[in-house]
Amino acid sequence: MEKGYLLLETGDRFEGTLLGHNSSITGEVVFNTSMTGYQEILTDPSYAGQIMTFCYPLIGNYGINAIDDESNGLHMAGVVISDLCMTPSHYLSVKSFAENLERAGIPCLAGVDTRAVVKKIRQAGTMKGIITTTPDIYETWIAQATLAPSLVDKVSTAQMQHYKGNGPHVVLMDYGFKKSILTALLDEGCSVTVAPYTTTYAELVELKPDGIVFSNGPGDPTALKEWLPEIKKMTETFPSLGICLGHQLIALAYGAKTDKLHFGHRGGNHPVKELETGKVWMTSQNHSYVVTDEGINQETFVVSYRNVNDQSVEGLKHKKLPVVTVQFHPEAHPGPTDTYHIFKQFLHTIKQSGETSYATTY
Ligand SMILES: NC(=O)CC[C@H](N)C(=O)O
Repeated sequence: MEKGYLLLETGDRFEGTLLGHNSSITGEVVFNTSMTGYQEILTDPSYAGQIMTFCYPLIGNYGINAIDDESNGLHMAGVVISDLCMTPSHYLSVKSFAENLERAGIPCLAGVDTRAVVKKIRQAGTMKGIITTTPDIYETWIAQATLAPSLVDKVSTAQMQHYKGNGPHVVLMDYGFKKSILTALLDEGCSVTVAPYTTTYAELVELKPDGIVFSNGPGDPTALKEWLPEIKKMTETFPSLGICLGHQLIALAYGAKTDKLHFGHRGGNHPVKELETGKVWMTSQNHSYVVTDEGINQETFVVSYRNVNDQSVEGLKHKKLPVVTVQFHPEAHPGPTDTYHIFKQFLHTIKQSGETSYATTY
């Protein structure tokens, strides 16, 4: 273990102990306020390219288990934490947080005053940062540092994957899906085909889906603009559910705009109001970008959910087609499962749409 530093674009420097990897890495510095669920956060592909600052001060105390990974790897650029527990205690734990990062070659800066990092990001907004052992590289780093607008290509499946069930056939368009979305669909009895994000409308039709789920994923949704016409045709033909990046892509496909939030929503207790019922749901969130009100075509979509804290758009419902989208994560993991019924409603919509040809091909 050696001394390491988090340097921010603003010139701020935070010192800690570096574990896992000792060459310098650059990423977009974000923070998550969840008190538990660090394993699910580490393995959520939407964090690809980001440096995650955990707000909750004690990380690693219940170890890493064999069931809670949200994907096959760790995709974030680096991790910043306060108090790292090296001696986890839980009957399901198979390795420690530190071992997990070391195996994945992801740097972890521990012993950092994460409250100070979070305050800085809240004031100045999400920004680039570097985890390094040599803080004097700041000037050269800042002159060269760039971030990829999207890493969907790195986290989407290369091949179709098929999962058999007895219910409707749902295609999960994979922009970096969380395993819990797939699990929710399988638990509802669906046959699921996980499809690469490059799947065209024509290829999708060949799969004879009963419905489509557009997944979460990393980066700026506008980086995928070449796929928007395909996405629009898909949603015009099949019942569709968009989750997080999937929500943003569907909105963009219908001419809406996205903007970047000052410091994003990441955590397990984001209140969201369902406008039709007035109910407030507690949601799990992880996003930087947001669909703006101005670009939404009021004749086509209604805003179905709004964030209670900042009033931002949290969901859309097409006025004529069975297309619903949510900015938050109904699959939870980590965070509350309070909005899981969105999957059940989607299945209900599919069944009602009359397009069903269950247990057809897969
Ligand atoms: N979890 C997600 O799908 C994130 C969507 C998008 N990358 C954002 O940051 O807004």
